[in-house]
Amino acid sequence: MAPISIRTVLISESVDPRCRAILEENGIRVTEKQNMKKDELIAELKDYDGLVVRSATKVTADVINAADNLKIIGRAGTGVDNVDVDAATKKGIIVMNTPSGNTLSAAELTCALLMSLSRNVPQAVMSMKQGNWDRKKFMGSELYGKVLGIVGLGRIGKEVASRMQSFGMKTIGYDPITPVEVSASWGVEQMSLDQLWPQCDYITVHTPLMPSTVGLLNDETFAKCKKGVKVVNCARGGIIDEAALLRAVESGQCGGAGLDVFVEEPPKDRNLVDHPNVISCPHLGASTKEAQARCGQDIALQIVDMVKGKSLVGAVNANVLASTFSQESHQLIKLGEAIGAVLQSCTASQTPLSQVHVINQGDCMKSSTGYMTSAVLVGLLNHGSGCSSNLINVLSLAKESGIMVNQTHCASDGAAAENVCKVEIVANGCSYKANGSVQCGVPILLELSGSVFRQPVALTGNLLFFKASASPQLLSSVAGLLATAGVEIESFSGPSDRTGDLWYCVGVSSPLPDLGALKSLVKEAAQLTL
Ligand SMILES: NC(=O)C1=CN([C@@H]2O[C@H](COP(=O)(O)OP(=O)(O)OC[C@H]3O[C@@H](n4cnc5c(N)ncnc54)[C@H](O)[C@@H]3O)[C@@H](O)[C@H]2O)C=CC1
Ligand SMILES: O=C(O)C(=O)COP(=O)(O)O
Repeated sequence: MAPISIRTVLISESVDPRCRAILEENGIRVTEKQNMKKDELIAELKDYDGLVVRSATKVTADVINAADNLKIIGRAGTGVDNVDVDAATKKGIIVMNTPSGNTLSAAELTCALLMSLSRNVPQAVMSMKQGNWDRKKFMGSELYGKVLGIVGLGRIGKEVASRMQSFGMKTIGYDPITPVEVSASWGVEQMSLDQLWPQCDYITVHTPLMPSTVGLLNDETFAKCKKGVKVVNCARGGIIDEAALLRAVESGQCGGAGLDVFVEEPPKDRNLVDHPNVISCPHLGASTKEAQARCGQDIALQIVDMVKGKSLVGAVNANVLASTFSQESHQLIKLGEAIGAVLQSCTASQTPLSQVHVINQGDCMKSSTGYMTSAVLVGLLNHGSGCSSNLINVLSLAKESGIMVNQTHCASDGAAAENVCKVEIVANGCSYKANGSVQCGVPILLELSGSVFRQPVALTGNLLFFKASASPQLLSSVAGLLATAGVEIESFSGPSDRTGDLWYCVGVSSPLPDLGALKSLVKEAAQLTL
């Protein structure tokens, strides 16, 4: 993939100073501006290639759509629910996070809340500060021997499990993705949520916030829990339904809650925060020096590595790009884009484009199948159209335009070129094909809609394609017309077959000023610069 140029970055929250320092050491200009309202952020962001946020900046679709220069949104942390990732993807903007930098801190705060719930530590502290000495009121219970249900057995869930096991807790859990044997290897027995709820003395949630996790704990599931169950949410507000939680603590069905996160932050409705059995923090899970140093440093290094074309780490919406950071993939992407551009030029009058099928042939093309399709689409959609799709958004743009996209991989057929990208498109109901490969680092076209070139076309520079039936005068007539227009011929590729209307390609010193001049000599003509 072409290196992404990031010259300016706006940091809109309190991010560790290492982030700014690393970006600046690598020639990126950085501005830090916090607590901006939405309109201010929109106005400010116009000038930046990159934005670095934590959880407070709401990077909504309006913000993204107004940010015409933005190429990357870096999240110094884990959750990206404050970023409209779909809107960013559609706009071709990479969203990147640093998911492991704050794992330990979030896990430790979770454990602190579990321990505080078991011994009423915060309530006892408050009481002491009010001058009291109440040893009865704050009677607690041991964690030893109790059952902890962990919903979400990812990075943080796992760390919470091992820490709480050291207190003698039995850890059970549920996760739709983490395999049962994996969590068993760190001491968590997995089961369905219906089996889990009634067994737990404590429940802690560690999932992302998404439709399937909104309100995981609600009136119905609280009713399935042991009376007096204590719950912790150090993940995202809303995973435990706040209204249901309030009802459960009021009725005693829930014996206490430890909350670090809220649906609205800071929460305007203070009923939960003010309840005596609820202890809470202002989203402090990642607020440690260590976590902030890691996240600030990681996001800056990830951005710098991407700009330098070294690697793409932490992209949440552009995984296909992670495999595009090698010389070989740069060449294949150029090939895909060039084949797409050739097909677009040679079928420009044929609209609408309704189908694209990319067949990657040969062993070396196996790992490139994902991005080759996007590269071909970029060539097809961008060329001569003013559209500026990229590898990140082109699939969704194609889908929006109603183009059916297919990709397959097949083994080499033993022909001279082992690794071939074959593209078939349907435009205006007619089918067109182009096959290409990379030879000595240069993308080449082997075949165009039935014309197998005797000399492959090097897909670079100014190319003039024309379709005509072979005749002894054809080439001299075309050469004469080009000479009259002051255009020099630099290369020539003709079809190996001689029957019927076939495609020819001439590499020229400059585009022909009037393509119409060829009309009397050929059936179709197209030119492009690659
Ligand atoms: N309070 C804070 O300051 C912090 C909060 N977080 C939040 O903690 C949460 C967990 O973070 P990580 O462990 O790093 O994420 P992770 O991606 O490593 O783990 C999440 C796990 O949830 C599982 N999951 C998805 N849907 C599920 C469902 N319906 N039921 C049960 N499990 C489900 C996934 O399979 C995955 O294993 C995230 O929401 C993150 O934003 C993370 C860091 C700091
Ligand atoms: O990383 C996460 O998911 C967090 O919730 C931490 O948020 P923060 O960076 O402290 O605003």
